[in-house]
Amino acid sequence: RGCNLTACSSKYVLSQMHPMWQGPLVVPGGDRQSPIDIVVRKSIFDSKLKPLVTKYDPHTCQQIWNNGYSFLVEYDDTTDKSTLQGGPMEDKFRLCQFHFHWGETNAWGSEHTVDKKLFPAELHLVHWNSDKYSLFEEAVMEDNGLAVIGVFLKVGKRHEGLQKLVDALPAIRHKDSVVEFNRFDPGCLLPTNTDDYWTYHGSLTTPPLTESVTWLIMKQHIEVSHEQLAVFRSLLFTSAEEDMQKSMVNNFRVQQPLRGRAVRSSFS
Ligand SMILES: CCCCCCc1ccc(S(N)(=O)=O)cc1
Ligand SMILES: [Zn+2]
Repeated sequence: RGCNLTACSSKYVLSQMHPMWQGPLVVPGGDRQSPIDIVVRKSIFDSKLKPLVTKYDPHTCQQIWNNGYSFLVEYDDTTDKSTLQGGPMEDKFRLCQFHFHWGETNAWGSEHTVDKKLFPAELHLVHWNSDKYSLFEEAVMEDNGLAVIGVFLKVGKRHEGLQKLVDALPAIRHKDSVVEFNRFDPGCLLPTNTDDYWTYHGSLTTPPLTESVTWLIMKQHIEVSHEQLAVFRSLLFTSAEEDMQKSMVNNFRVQQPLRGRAVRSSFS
């Protein structure tokens, strides 16, 4: 159980950054698509934005698997054991999974950008509104259904907490491979400062691209080593049966129009 990152296969279109998600450039009626560029000087400080409160129970960690688009760590979301509240949200949200997006080089890979600055990778911690809905699959269709924390990764010192994850990746090299994974605290992947963030109303960045996400983009990044990122790139988009092995890189979507949306900041 737990939710997963599914998506219809989309043509792999080469472009200057080979982003994975060409997909429909504009979703019919889509005026709150993600990701976006965060223009810092246009973001609006909102003093009513509260600090984020995350309570993650490492024992609710279930499995890590390669779904052919990213690798994701899934959590048991049948109870309110690992939750997110505070921030702009009125309700309590349950963690169901986290995953990453990254590039083939350290020059790009993130989905969101800050004043057009690209990061080599971006972590997404996916939560759904358990006060209002009873299943992730239900919440994913509602405009206040999901809350995703985005954390930028920069290349620098090795991230000790991430290493347990990195060590499990060779076992899930191919699409649809799964390995049991327990006792992982996703809190160790958050930056030390989670009080400073930008927030806006957006969408999933992979199909079904539903406009159900309150995005919470951390201002502070985390550091991982070049070697740790290289292991991400050793994953494959393809399953063991396929003869053409394609390395899992550039699994990010192109940036989407802001369409007049406000991006608020919790800090001035
Ligand atoms: C009913 C099945 C829907 C599965 C959609 C799973 C999904 C979760 C998070 C993200 S992301 N990259 O916006 O965090 C994309 C897709
Ligand atoms: Zn994502």
